[in-house]
Parts: sequence; C-alpha cells; structure tokens
Amino acid sequence: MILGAGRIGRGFLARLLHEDGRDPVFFAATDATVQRLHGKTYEIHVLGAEEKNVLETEVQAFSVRDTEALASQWARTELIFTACGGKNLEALGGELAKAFQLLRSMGKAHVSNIVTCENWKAPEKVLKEAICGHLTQKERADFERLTGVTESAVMCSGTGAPEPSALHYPMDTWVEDVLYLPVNAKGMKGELPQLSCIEFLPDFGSLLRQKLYTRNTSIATIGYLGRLKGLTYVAEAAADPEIALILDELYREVSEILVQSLGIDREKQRVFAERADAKNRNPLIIDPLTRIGRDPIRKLSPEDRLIGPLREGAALGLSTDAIALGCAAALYYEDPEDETACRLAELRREKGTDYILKEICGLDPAGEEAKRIRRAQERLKEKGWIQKL
Ligand SMILES: NC(=O)c1ccc[n+]([C@@H]2O[C@H](COP(=O)([O-])OP(=O)(O)OC[C@H]3O[C@@H](n4cnc5c(N)ncnc54)[C@H](O)[C@@H]3O)[C@@H](O)[C@H]2O)c1
Ligand SMILES: O=P(O)(O)OC[C@@H](O)[C@@H](O)[C@H](O)[C@H](O)CO
Repeated sequence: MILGAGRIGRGFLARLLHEDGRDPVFFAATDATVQRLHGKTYEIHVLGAEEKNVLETEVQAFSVRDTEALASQWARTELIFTACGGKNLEALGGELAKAFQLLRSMGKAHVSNIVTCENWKAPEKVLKEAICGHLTQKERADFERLTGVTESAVMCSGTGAPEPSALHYPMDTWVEDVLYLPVNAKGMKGELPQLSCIEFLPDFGSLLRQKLYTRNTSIATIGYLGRLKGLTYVAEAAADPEIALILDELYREVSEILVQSLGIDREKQRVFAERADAKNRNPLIIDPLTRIGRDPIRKLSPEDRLIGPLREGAALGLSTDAIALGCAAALYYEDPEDETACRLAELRREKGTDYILKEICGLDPAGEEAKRIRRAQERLKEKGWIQKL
C-alpha cells in the first residue's frame, strides 16, 4: 500500500516495487487523483534513461478516506508506505486509526509495518502518535504489538515533465534513476520483507537528519537563491558561479553541524556532501526550482531544513553564513502558482520579516539566529538579489 500518490508514491516507490513484480495499491487524498489512477495506465519516466521507463497498468487506487478499502487492503499487506508530506501525517494518522479499528473488529489485525518516506523530523514518531492518539488503550496495545512504524530516507528526486509536450497522461511522472531505499530496521515488526531495492538498516541512526540537512538544505538554498537570480532549474542554479561559491561554504557548514551535533563521521559526511553536490549539478535531473521551493512556509518552520541547521549551528557557535543566506532568500521567495508562497509574500509585505521570523520560523527577532538572517538579508541586498529589506 502506498499512502500518497504523488511524485514519490506513484513514481519512486511504485518503481521500486515494480522491480520485485509487486503492484502497489494507492490511497490518494483527492477524488480526482483516484479517478485518474484507478483502472488506468500511467508511465514512470526515468530521467536520463528512458529505456528504463515503467508502465503501471490496471492501477488500483482508492480514497484515503475510504476506511473500508484501507482496512481490506491492510488485511492482505505486510508493508505500507507513506509519501503524503510530513505536515499531512497527523491527518493520515486519523485515517489509519479508523482503518486499524475496523481491521481489528474484522479479526484481521496482523503483523505489518508502516514506513514513512517523508522529508520531516521524526516522521515515524509523528505518525505513530497521531494513530495512537485516536485509539483506546486496548486498541493501542494491539497496534503497538502488531504494527511497526519506521522511517526511511528517500534519496531519489521525483518531479514532473521536463517539458509540457512530454506529458501524455496527467498521472505520468518522472524520477531520478535511483533504485534504493534505506529503511530504519529498528522500528520494524516481524520478519523483514525481502525486497531487492529496499535495505533495512539496523544502524540507520541519523541518516534522515543527515539527508535533510545535507541534501534538502543545499537544494532549498539553490532553489531560493536561484529564483532570486531569475533561474529556472536546479542544475542550472547549482552551476551558477556565485551560487556555487555559497554552496561550497554551505556544505562545510552543515557538515560541521552534523559532525558536532550528531557525531557523524567526518569523512563519511564529506563523501555524503560530495554526492549531494554532484546530484544537485546533474543536468539529467530536470527539476524546476519552483518544485524545490514549494511550500516555503513549511520549509521555514523551526525544525525544517533551513531554520533547523541555522539554530543548531548558532547554538554550537559555528559559522552559518551560507545557511543564513538560504534562510534569507526563502523569505523573499515568490511563485504566483504556490499558495503558501503567495501567503508568505503577503505576510512579508504587510507585516515584515520580523513577524515571519517570530511566527513562522519560531525565532526571537532579537536573538542570535535572527541577527544572522538579517546580516544575510543585507548581503542579498548588496548583491542586488533583493531590492529592499
Ligand atoms: N519529490 C521528491 O523528490 C522527494 C524526495 C524525497 C522525499 N520526498 C518527500 O516525499 C513526500 C511526498 O513528496 P512528493 O514529492 O511525492 O509530493 P507530492 O505533492 O507530489 O505528493 C504528495 C501527495 O500526497 C497527497 N496527500 C496529502 N495528504 C494525504 C493524506 N492524508 N493521505 C494520502 N495522500 C495525501 C497529496 O494530495 C499529493 O498527491 C514528502 O514528504 C516529500 O518531502 C520527496
Ligand atoms: O519534497 P520537499 O518539498 O520536502 O522538498 C523539495 C526537495 O528538496 C526534495 O523533494 C528533494 O528533491 C528530495 O528530497 C531528494 O533529495
């Protein structure tokens, strides 16, 4: 079961399962997506390797609010993935709780595992608490005995059509050529499933945070700086000489934070950051900056990829000049087609950046982190990348 039929759900995860001849059942948030998927065919395009494209045929898809469908599919599955966005995990928890109650009342509760595939802080904890919050004590005890809830780190980019004419069916989707998903084995129940592209790591540790702060912090910085410079794609912006210099500094900053705060091995982190850099520059991954920048209010929240490392770096007394530039650029992000970007722009114009720093980033406007962001705003102005503070 795949909960969330977006780029990662119907692209990356569906392709992984396809490798083992497994057909996923999708649970989508909107009826329009269910109608476009159920019984239909769509194509997963592999960026830079179209010969590896996968056709998903006779797709099964239901609404995530269809508790009976959720329960009846859960009755026959051992593995459930979420790819719905971290901020939707609480709502999803409510739906899963109802399905578990029905499954239990049908006498079909069995050992199974839920794997989160979200760029989020402790997504498995958020989801588990959301589910358990809706269960009675007895139901909760059964849920905890039978159901593993664990996290994974999705290293693959999933995106849209490189050009409008390439899209033959609205559900067609594009993925980077990555057929690997590391999953935290620690949260799993029962025998580990045997799937060729999924590795259950007993020492998963802080991999998700490492990935979020290295890959997502860097790509978000590329996204927000790139947009200020009027660029369109990730690889194009990562190769921009001025942005590339900032990125070199950013990899050093986040690496030092991860080494000092999480005890990640310095050499392993150096290689991890080098791979992130190579991926960000890869021209085969045609990924628009508007996808990277989407939902800037989420990306500017206290625990996410921008403010998270800024706070940790400041607390450790480390340099965060490049991270702060990414944060400052995010404050000025505009995309008329992105609802939360429009809301952010409106807040900035009407209430000013201090209001955003306080209410969205959770920062004290007189504190050290806010000072670092203000210095970065000045730098952006000096460079001419923003017109006024
Ligand atoms: N796209 C990427 O390259 C990428 C890579 C790694 C991780 N991620 C993470 O994967 C997750 C999914 O990202 P995506 O790119 O597929 O986003 P997406 O917007 O393409 O898809 C998410 C889908 O989830 C649906 N959804 C929302 N709430 C839901 C709910 N309660 N139940 C079921 N479906 C729900 C949305 O309608 C949407 O179709 C996010 O957490 C993202 O951070 C994305
Ligand atoms: O999916 P989001 O909105 O959380 O973040 C956008 C990108 O940073 C993200 O999708 C990456 O491309 C992906 O995490 C691969 O590293």
